[in-house]
Amino acid sequence: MSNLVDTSGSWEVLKFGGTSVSSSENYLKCARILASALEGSSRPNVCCVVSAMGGKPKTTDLLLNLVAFASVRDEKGIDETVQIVMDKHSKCISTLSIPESERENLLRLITRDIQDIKDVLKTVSLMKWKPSKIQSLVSGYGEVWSANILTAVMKGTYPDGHYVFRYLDARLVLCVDETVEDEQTIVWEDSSKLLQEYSSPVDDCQVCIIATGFVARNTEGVSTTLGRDGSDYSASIFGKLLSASAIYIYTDVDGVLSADPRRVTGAKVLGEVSFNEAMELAYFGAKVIHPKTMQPAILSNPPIPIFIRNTFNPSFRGSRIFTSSLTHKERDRCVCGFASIDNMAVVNLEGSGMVGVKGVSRRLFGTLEASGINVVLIAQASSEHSITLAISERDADDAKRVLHDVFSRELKLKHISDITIEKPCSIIAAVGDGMSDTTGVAGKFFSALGESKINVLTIAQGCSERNISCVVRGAEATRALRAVHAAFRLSHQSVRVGVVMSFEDSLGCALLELLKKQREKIMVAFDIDVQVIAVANESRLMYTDNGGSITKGVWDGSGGSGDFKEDKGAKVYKYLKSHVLCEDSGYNIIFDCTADADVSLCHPDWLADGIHVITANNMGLSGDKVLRESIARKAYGPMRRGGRYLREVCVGGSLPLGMEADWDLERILSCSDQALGRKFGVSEQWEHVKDRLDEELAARVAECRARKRVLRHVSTIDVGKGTVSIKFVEVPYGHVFAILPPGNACVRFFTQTHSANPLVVQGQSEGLENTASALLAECLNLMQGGVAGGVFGNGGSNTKLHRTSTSLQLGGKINSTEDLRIKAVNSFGGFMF
Ligand SMILES: Nc1ncnc2c1ncn2[C@@H]1O[C@H](COP(=O)(O)OP(=O)(O)O)[C@@H](O)[C@H]1O
Ligand SMILES: N[C@@H](CC(=O)OP(=O)(O)O)C(=O)O
Repeated sequence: MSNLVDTSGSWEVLKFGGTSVSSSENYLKCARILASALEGSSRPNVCCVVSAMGGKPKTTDLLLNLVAFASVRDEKGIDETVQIVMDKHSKCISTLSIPESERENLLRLITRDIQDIKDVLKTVSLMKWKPSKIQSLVSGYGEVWSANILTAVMKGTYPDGHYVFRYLDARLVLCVDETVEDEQTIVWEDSSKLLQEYSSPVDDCQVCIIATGFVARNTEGVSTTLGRDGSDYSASIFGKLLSASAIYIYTDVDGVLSADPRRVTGAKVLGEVSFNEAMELAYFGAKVIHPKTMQPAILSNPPIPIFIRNTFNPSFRGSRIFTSSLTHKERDRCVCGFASIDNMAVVNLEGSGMVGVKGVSRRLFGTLEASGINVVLIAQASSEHSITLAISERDADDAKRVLHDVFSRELKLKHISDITIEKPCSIIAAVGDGMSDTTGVAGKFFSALGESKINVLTIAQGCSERNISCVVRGAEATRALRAVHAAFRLSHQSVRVGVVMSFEDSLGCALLELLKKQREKIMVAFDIDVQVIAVANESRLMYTDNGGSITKGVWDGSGGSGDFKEDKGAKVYKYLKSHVLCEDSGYNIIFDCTADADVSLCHPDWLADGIHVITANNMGLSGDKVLRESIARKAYGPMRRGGRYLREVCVGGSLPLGMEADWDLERILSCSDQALGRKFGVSEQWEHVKDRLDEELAARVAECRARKRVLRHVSTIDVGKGTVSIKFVEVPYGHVFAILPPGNACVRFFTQTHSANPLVVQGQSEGLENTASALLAECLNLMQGGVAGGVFGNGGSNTKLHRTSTSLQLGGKINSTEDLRIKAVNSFGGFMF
């Protein structure tokens, strides 16, 4: 369709949303932007579309509330709301730098309109009913006042003869056909004719129309609106009518962002977005632009680019929404952003009697349509055993009622086992033109949700493959958005960290220093921001609201600065959880740097809340069996949603290796429990057997020495047989286990290619820095999804060895029974040393 108004000179359209016109200063900012558009090099004519005053509360919401109060005859509600509307506008007008007479005119206009509104409300009160036509009429007044205010500001500020400012009530020109229920079509020809009068050129002057957004007239000449947030749509309708060269939507953010910035910190401005991407993002809840806005711009010949810019940062280029191909080829990522629709409900129809039965879908959708219930998302299992729909939460009760009625027979006969409704839910959508040419997008999307322990209720993918969407529980929506956003590397993944210290603080402080030193590097290399939120020992707790790094000096008060404050009310590590835990964060982690049995008692509780526990404290797995079992029950498992329990530091130290084992660790641990207990006298009897064992051990060490051998503690894992043994082994002088330096550990791998001469990995496994870096390695591995499933995730170090080895042996030096005890305890912890 060709463009409609014959205009001499080019046109640009600017739209200021409610966020841009929320105060007198903001109207001035808009006026400056409008003036600089008029002063642009092509000296364009400008059509400026204005929304109602925003801020809290939004004018449009207040006006709709008035109708709602009237329909329940709430006089007090009406009076209070009228007062708020009046105060909001008069406060703004009284501080505008415009002539007094203009100020009076504006106040007179608003007072008169409010009187008209009150008259209309009387009818609503009498009828106790709020017809949609009356809601449209009343809710549109905000735009009328706002456009009048901006016209007054422009006329007052730029009075010279270069410009002609024309206020335009869009209800006089924008004509929509509403004869089909719930459908509006723009009547282009009529609107075009009506607009001529306002767009007509004036010699030597640029024309600036200041028009009301949101409002229009129907074919009967009655006031209507283009729907909530419809001013964007008004702007692009004007753009098409005027054959504008560009449409600029001014709002309070820097452009279209990769996600709602209020929910995903780190959301990025998208420089280029295609019309289709913008439509999908908007449809799935990206409030920055109304989904219909793109339509008139696409239909124009040539298509009109839409720019999203920030009223409060006008020099920033913002986002350009335009035709597709150019944009996504230049972008290196297939997904451009994520959006969500909240307050949804999921309706699920399930039953074996539905399989192959014709007409179920027709009756289902027909019934919902007849009840005016809009279906936003549909998923059907290919077995036809179940159909799942997403609808608005406010329609959920009606849907349940009408569906029970229409399928009452099938329910009685158990052909449909149940019609269930889950609410509140949110739809999470990934959008991007490049998705159709890229494999693995869905895999990455759903793994990210899985990693963040988000239960996906249903899935849908449009045939355009520009969108993958799924439904999650409402409470998990923000966490879901953050998880997928980070997974596609549109922002970094944040991890909230708490650190529990022992009283001497040594390992804890080494970890804090390391986290501070490495934070920037980790961010660059892995897109992970490790934010320390809280640090505690048994008598002190320090925390920060923002997350950052803390030095040893800040922690122990010896010097340095930072955002950390002391939580005076809660001084012990037990309260750490309340600071660390954040439902919306995908990763909440507590590092236990103590060797304290009391701290290990907190592990099950932390795990149950989904906090990942990375522990250098092996008391949890080596001490009381009840505690160990409780940890196993609460930690993440195939059927459990708890946090991961990462304790490799207790067993592998900082050796650069990790293992993935298929064995049932729980079973191994519970078998070895008694055997090892008997053998090494661990647990309660330790003190009783210590002296005897000391003597026995000293004798054995001496015997070995006489035979020119040394005694070593060796754990052997036979991968082929699936067995584990932990015993003393005599090795000759010169054996790799014999010459192990203090604080080192050694692993020998026997594989097919290393059967005679095993592959040997040896190195420092103790020391504060090493242990701290092993703790951090566990964290990074967890964040990158490298943790093996199972009751006790086994991640940590850098290299992963799958089942390449047929057996491996780990040797450790024994100097005293204390060493023995530690090694034995470690054997319990992870069956390695
Ligand atoms: N993907 C997104 N990109 C940019 N903003 C978004 C996105 N999703 C949601 N928003 C929100 O949209 C808001 C702007 O829309 P809105 O409040 O309707 O503005 P206006 O009043 O200017 O029309 C922003 O403040 C932002 O919080
Ligand atoms: N004022 C109307 C129309 C609109 O588009 O407003 P905004 O530009 O502030 O989203 C509304 O609140 O629905």
